[in-house]
Amino acid sequence: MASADQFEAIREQVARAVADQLSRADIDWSSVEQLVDPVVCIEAKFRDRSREESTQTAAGLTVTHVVDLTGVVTPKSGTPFEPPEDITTRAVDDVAPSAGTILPSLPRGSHVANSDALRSRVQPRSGPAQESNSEEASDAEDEDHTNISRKAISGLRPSRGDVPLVENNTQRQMQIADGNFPKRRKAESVGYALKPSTLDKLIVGIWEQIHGGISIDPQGLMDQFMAGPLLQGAQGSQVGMHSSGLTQPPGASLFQNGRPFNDTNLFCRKVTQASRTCRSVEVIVQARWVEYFDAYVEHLKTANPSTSDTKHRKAALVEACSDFGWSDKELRNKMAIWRGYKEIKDAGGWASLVFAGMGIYRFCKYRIGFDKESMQRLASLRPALKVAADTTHPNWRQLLSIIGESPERVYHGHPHDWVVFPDGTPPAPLHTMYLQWDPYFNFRHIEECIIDERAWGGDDPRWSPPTDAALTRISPLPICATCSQEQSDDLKQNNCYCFPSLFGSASPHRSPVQVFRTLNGRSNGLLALCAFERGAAVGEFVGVVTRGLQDVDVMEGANAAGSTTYQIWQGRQGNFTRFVNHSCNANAQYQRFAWLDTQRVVLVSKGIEAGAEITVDYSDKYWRGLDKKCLCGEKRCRYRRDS
Ligand SMILES: C[S@@+](CC[C@H](N)C(=O)[O-])C[C@H]1O[C@@H](n2cnc3c(N)ncnc32)[C@H](O)[C@@H]1O
Repeated sequence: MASADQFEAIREQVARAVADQLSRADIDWSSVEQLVDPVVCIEAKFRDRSREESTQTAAGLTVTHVVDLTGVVTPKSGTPFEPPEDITTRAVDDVAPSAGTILPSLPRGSHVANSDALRSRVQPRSGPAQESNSEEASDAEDEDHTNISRKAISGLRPSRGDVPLVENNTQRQMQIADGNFPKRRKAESVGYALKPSTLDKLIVGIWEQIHGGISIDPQGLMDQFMAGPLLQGAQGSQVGMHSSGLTQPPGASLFQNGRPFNDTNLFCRKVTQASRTCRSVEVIVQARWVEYFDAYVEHLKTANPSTSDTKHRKAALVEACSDFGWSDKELRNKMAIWRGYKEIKDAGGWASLVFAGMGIYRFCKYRIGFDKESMQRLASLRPALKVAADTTHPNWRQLLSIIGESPERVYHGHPHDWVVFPDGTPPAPLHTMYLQWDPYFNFRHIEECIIDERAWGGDDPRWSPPTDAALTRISPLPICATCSQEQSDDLKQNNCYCFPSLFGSASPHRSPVQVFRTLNGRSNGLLALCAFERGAAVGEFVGVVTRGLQDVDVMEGANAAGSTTYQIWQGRQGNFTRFVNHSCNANAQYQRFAWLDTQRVVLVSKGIEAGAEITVDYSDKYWRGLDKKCLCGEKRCRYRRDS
């Protein structure tokens, strides 16, 4: 007769297998579209067929598995369903990249994978609750996480209406189709080839956490508990909060100067951040504990080699149970999950654990997609994760002190000062990759265009004076030419959300992209770490706004009125858009967009999957002026120039 533990293990495994199969199966769920909140409930009973007369199920051996189909049956519109393809890359010699960037002139004038929606539960018919509070909380948070992963990166959304496209009218510029986006095509994964397995969802979650608003800062955690009262009332008295937390909201009159509300926001934010940091500490300690457990078993073996391994493990478990104050079953259950944390750490490094977010508990509980291939993909991302974590969250490694790991940062500077390699080779400093063509090469990362004062004095040539119609309007605010809403840098007044990740809303997060080394001779390129919905901005094309440059790659532009032409040069200063390569089947394009009467150029997604290289079509004119072969690898490549 199997023991209760063995029954438990079987229950878990069957539930995992069901969830795994459902996430992989190609099921047409459209026939259940009429259900408002569709779930599929699968029950497995274990019986003894030799005793058919008995309809009794073996005690405790029932697995109930509830799968939420909401996101599967009613996918978000505009989200691509196609899984990314694998792309085989050709090894050819590296091509020297252009000194700057060749870009167009301005005219003068969801993947929703079925597995996303799986919210599985193993429901034992009896027995105590098994999760600690924090892990139960993780379950709840994980449902949030599951929902979040159905969307693209937060803050990214399709633009409203038809934003005018940058057109081509000079030599060496990109091809931009007239009208709106061309028909959606299957996205390609050239970089890390993330597939829609559940572990890949975890990986995308890690990138989202790194590039999102969280702050993993041990100092902030300490400050939170040492600082004492955080809120002072409008009249200097304490309002809404004791040193130990928030009390009932104060009366409406106390909100008059706005402070209590803002202070409460900050307080709540700090506690949320602190709690998130605690969760990271929890998982890294638990992963490290598993290592200690294994080492202790090894020690017992060495000390007493004649005793069986099973007995050594049992002895270690008994000791641990007594120290934790848990039953053998509780500890085994937790250990199974914590072992998952350790496996993720072994593959993706400590950064992958720290930034995995609350959802990691569920991933490790059901281990969906924990196959060798997925783990290898995570392992190949390890250096890239380190670069992103070190450069975006300089203090994150201090958390590792608690487990005796070095708190020293490995990668300093700007995230795009490093070039990562999809095969896991250690990252290289960006400038070193260009020294062979330019021994003095350096590149400064800037967030906004810089106006070349020698060329323009104090004026911004991208600006157009308001039209007569604008001057007679009641509202003093500029109106967006795309959505006809008022634009303002004052977030309370702004109503234009065409590109909210760039203009008019509070989204200071870095775009989840990384400079990577292409494997087929195009030097460096730009990788999407998360999906970008069709129509979402990846970033603004920024560089030095100048004029009169020749024989270097520039974006030529004109203000909306067409009265002034200028060039944007990214040769020495710019942002990640400088590394966008050409493809004859591009997944992004440049669009003109006027913000506060100033012309901007925005790199806009045509539907980019996580793990795909971001590309634009440089245009016929660009290739006509260039003595190079196109290495985009597309079947219908127009500039392969095989002869
Ligand atoms: C804007 S830069 C792009 C970033 C560049 N790959 C780098 O590493 O700096 C443009 C240059 O990249 C290279 N390039 C971009 N797309 C290419 C393609 N499809 N085939 C061959 N070379 C390409 C060419 O050298 C081109 O002049």
